[in-house]
Amino acid sequence: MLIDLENVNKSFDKQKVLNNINLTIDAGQIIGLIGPSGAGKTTLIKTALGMEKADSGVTEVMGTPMPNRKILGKIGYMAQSDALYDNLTAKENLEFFGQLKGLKKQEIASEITRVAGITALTAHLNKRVSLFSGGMKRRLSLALALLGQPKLLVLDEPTVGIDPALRKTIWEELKKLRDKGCGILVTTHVMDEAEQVDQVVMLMGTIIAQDSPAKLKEKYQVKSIEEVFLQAESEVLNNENAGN
Ligand SMILES: Nc1ncnc2c1ncn2[C@@H]1O[C@H](COP(=O)(O)OP(=O)(O)OP(=O)(O)O)[C@@H](O)[C@H]1O
Repeated sequence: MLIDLENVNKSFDKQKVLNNINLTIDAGQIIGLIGPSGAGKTTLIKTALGMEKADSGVTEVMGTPMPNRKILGKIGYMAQSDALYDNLTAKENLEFFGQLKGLKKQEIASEITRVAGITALTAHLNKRVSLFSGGMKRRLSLALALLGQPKLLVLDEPTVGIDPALRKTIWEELKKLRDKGCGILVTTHVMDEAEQVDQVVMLMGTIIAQDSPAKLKEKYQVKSIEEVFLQAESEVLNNENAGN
């Protein structure tokens, strides 16, 4: 098991953000986390990785309770905000990160070629990040997460600000990595992307629905994940209004 969350609860002050979350991520699986803004997606990711401390419950990655620095080094994590060195070039950012990850010099060179290809940054490697557009920064953040071929990828909105054509290439790559045994947890607002995952997890503080896109559509008798989402969301809101 790559990620194991059991009965995880997390509040900020008096606001309960994660309510009894149970979720596992295995090798060879893409899990898509969707939910309205403020649903707790980023908090779930950060809690799973030990960047936020759960109030209660089990948070393990690769069988190890988090936080754990060594395990963090084995994860390809892409945060929602880009953590890049603006004064360095893209290549220098990648080299620095590769060293942090403990990759060998030769390996770093070949990995940079590989991840720059996937994220269409090959022609921009020697450009300073301060000159990058928002979308290019997202792509570089993704390239950093892919460096060293980690067994677990955790990607928080990886395709925001990325053109449709490249978005498609990136999803093809994620599927290839999945087929090679990588486990991927990805958040998205794009329903078309949610159609492509192995399991959709709909979050609204609690997990309100979880299954393959096909099974969810069958269960809700609709044609798209977007409709599943709208129905599941309105059921929750109706229940809340009814005081349940
Ligand atoms: N460090 C924090 N301190 C206080 N409140 C926080 C903190 N981090 C998140 N929250 C609150 O927790 C709730 C969930 O936030 P979170 O970022 O996890 O949502 P999200 O589903 O990722 O949203 P989005 O789709 O907009 O990124 C929000 O109400 C947010 O204001």
